[in-house]
Amino acid sequence: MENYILSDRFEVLKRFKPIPDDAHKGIQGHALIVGGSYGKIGSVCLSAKACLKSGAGLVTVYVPKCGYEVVQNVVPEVMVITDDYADHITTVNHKLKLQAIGIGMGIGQNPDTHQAMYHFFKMNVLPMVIDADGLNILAENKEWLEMLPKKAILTPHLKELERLIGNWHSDSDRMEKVQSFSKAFDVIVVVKDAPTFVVYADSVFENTTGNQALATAGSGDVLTGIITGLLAQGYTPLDAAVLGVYLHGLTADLAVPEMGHHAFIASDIIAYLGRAFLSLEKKK
Ligand SMILES: NC(=O)C1=CN([C@@H]2O[C@H](COP(=O)(O)OP(=O)(O)OC[C@H]3O[C@@H](n4cnc5c(N)ncnc54)[C@H](O)[C@@H]3O)[C@@H](O)[C@H]2O)[C@@H](O)CC1
Ligand SMILES: Nc1ncnc2c1ncn2[C@@H]1O[C@H](COP(=O)(O)OP(=O)(O)O)[C@@H](O)[C@H]1O
Ligand SMILES: [Mg+2]
Repeated sequence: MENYILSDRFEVLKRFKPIPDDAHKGIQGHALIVGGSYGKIGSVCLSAKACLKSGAGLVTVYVPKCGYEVVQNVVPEVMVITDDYADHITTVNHKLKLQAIGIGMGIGQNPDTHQAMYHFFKMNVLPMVIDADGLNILAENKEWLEMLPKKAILTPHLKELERLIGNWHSDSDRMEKVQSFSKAFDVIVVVKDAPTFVVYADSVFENTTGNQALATAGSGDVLTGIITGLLAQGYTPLDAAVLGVYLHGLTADLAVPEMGHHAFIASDIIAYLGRAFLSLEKKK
């Protein structure tokens, strides 16, 4: 492999930036989290909270109307914009000045949502993370991949990856296919597995944190929020992906000695984010 890098503490510290003393929310970046549909508003709450807890200054959430009160109640720190429709997203309409967007978790597969995603991909040049049903919609409409901004970050689990690139017959075949896909569309692919790989063209970063406690609903939604929060703060897409994946896994490594594998849930990833960031700031 041309450029294989192990994402360990040393590698991640080269990319990590502490928040400066004179920071204010206006320079910590404004992120938009777009997703949710009836019954899956929780995915957006998890992403939005993780985005804030990763240091973003402002977070706005775009959800169908049914999500309004849920999000306001669960995450009072975020602002909420709603679609005209009650149970799914039909347009992504806003006038915000943003630094990053995370899109797709819980968004569903309604044909109206497909159209909303088409227009979104056509118009947007901001740094973005695309996850879950956002990826499934792209997989159903592969010609839309051409419209993605350079270095958009795609975060598929293995099933979503298969929908995007087809199946593979070995790990090395999978990696070759992911690298070709990354080069063809100039995107960063976070292959979510155990371990997770961040792939950009010839560069492959193998993550060194995380464990089976992360095998729990919403774990990926939280990762999307973390990476979006880092993007909003001005990290390059590749640094945001590498650092985000490392911190996400680190939360589980820090939590397991205290709570074991079974009881750890996606909200605990968010709860342990502070300790994960702190451990990077400590001199070792
Ligand atoms: N609280 C919520 O609102 C939640 C909403 N979610 C949303 O629900 C929607 C459906 O997502 P799902 O991921 O469940 O559905 P998918 O159909 O994309 O994935 C589920 C399938 O993929 C397989 N799979 C997952 N990870 C795999 C891996 N590493 N290796 C091999 N196979 C793997 C599973 O076994 C299962 O068959 C998404 O929009 C997602 O964001 C989920 O994130 C769960 C929590
Ligand atoms: N056994 C495991 N070891 C390490 N990481 C894991 C393990 N199982 C799951 N994960 C991580 O948890 C996350 C699951 O993401 P995803 O399947 O999208 O969850 P969801 O859609 O429910 O939010 C990924 O980051 C994946 O790498
Ligand atoms: Mg997911």
